[in-house]
Amino acid sequence: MLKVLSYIKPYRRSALVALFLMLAELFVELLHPLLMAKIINDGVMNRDHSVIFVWGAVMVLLALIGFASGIVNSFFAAHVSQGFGFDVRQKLFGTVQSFNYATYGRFQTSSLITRITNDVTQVQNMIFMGLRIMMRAPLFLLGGLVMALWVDFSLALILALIMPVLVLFLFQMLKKGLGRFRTVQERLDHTNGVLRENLMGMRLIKSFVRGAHEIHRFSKSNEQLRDKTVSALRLMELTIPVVMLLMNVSVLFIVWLGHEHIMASRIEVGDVVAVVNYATRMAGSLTALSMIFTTLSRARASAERISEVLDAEQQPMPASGTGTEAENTNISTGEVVFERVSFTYPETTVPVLQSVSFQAKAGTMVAVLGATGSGKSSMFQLIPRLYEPASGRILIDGCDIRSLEEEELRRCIGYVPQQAVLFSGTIRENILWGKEDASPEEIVWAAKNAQIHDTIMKLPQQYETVLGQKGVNLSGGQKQRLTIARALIRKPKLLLLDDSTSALDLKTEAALLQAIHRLSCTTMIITQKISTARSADHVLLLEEGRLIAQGRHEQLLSASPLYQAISRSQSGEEAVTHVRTAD
Ligand SMILES: Nc1ncnc2c1ncn2[C@@H]1O[C@H](COP(=O)(O)OP(=O)(O)OP(=O)(O)O)[C@@H](O)[C@H]1O
Repeated sequence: MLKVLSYIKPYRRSALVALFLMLAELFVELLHPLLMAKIINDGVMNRDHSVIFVWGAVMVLLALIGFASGIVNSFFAAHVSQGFGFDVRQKLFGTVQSFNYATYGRFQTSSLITRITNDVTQVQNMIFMGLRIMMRAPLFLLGGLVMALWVDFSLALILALIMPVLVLFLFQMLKKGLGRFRTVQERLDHTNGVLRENLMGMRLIKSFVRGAHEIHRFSKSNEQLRDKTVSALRLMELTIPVVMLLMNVSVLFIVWLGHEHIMASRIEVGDVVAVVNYATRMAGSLTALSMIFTTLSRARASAERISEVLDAEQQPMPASGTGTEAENTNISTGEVVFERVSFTYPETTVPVLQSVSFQAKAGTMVAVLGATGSGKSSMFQLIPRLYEPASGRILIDGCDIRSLEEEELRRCIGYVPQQAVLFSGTIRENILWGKEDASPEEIVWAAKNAQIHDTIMKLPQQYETVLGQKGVNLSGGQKQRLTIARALIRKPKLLLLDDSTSALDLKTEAALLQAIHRLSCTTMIITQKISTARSADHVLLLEEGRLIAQGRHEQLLSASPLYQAISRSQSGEEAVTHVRTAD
């Protein structure tokens, strides 16, 4: 909690002003019963109108000061809490951006969204409340008790006895509430997760007519969220009636004892009224305190979840190069060498790649084939260091990638992931995403090479066409080519295409591969198509994480039974027979 609250530092002046104004309000509140006692004892009982008017005017003036202090306090409290929320959200977002893949995998996406939004709001609310009333309630309890004891010790003793019991009770409730509110936030994560999946898969849900199933799934999660929230709030709400009951019994005792004292002329009426007044105001403060404790419980649970993200330990990355080393390293050809690389995903035990060695020579195209789950995408993810190999080395242009500055390494790579990810905005903006300062000519150049320029020009708004969420208004093949254009505009030395041409027809794919060939960057392409492998300079064949064959298409066709089987399944026996005869 303290760590999260340290983000209040830049606003400490405003926070201090808010606290000072809160103290002014408190001071006015504490004086009121005293003034009332004076008016009753000296004014009402003695029928002295001047006392009533003078002290009545003082009471009104103080009330106005309290009122003004309250309003200005709200302004400052809002400034501090909103500023705090803004900064923490920024910090969390930046931290998530800096996560490596392994750390990112530890948090669910929906949970990260809840933490950055709802959890921050909970702490933000607590800060606002803190500066408005959180301090005032306990301070009034203390101040009110001291003042009541000063007015009449024997009457206020009842309050002094009951107060510690109530405060202890409230602390117990705070402790219990913490666990329950943590569960509420976890249920919120889950509901957000279901919602997110549902909205993202809307087309699939409609085409599979799974709407009813999804509504049921959402309402189950929603019900759990409601039940857990109700259970947490019920616990906290139980506190108010208990507090009020005990306080009202105390007030009755004070009234009864006060009556006895008045009859025995040991006390004046005004003093009894003042102690009763302090008692009822303290009851109000205790009610506020139990509400504060609800906010505090919730905020503490949220602050812990925020800290988990801020403190998330990044998986140790083997030494990255310093800036100077990176400057010395000149990645010019994008040649890739894998030397006995093995890899296992963090928090799993089954190796995904086992002792993979190959060379993707500078300026050549290497096709990677293998059954689904054989480790092709995992292999690609090791190159920009999204994950680290368990053993072995990966070299680019002869340099171990661990000795390169991460950004430097990634800047020379054009990575097109399996799933085309587009952002809301125009086509132009999406291509520019690959290189912010690219000129209009460069945009057209990239689009032409990615074989998407003609398609774009046929659209009414051409490059200014606004894409729907995740590019819904484009076909699968168009999306793929747009993501390729985004990678090409960087003029990468090494282009990694993870099954990014799967939705293209053979003619378009051939034109794309030819264009890429002309760019003379090193290209690695994951593909399921033998036709693509045929046009590559080198083919890698993976099976269950092992590189079982490599060479030119013709070599694999004659030497690898698996490659032959893939080829047969795509083009019939003839191709195999043809090569065997030629051999
Ligand atoms: N983030 C992850 N955490 C743990 N295991 C993973 C993760 N991603 C993939 N795997 C596992 O690693 C193995 C290789 O997956 P990978 O995605 O590299 O295969 P692939 O050959 O690219 O498959 P496809 O052609 O279907 O994309 C699979 O068994 C998969 O279950």
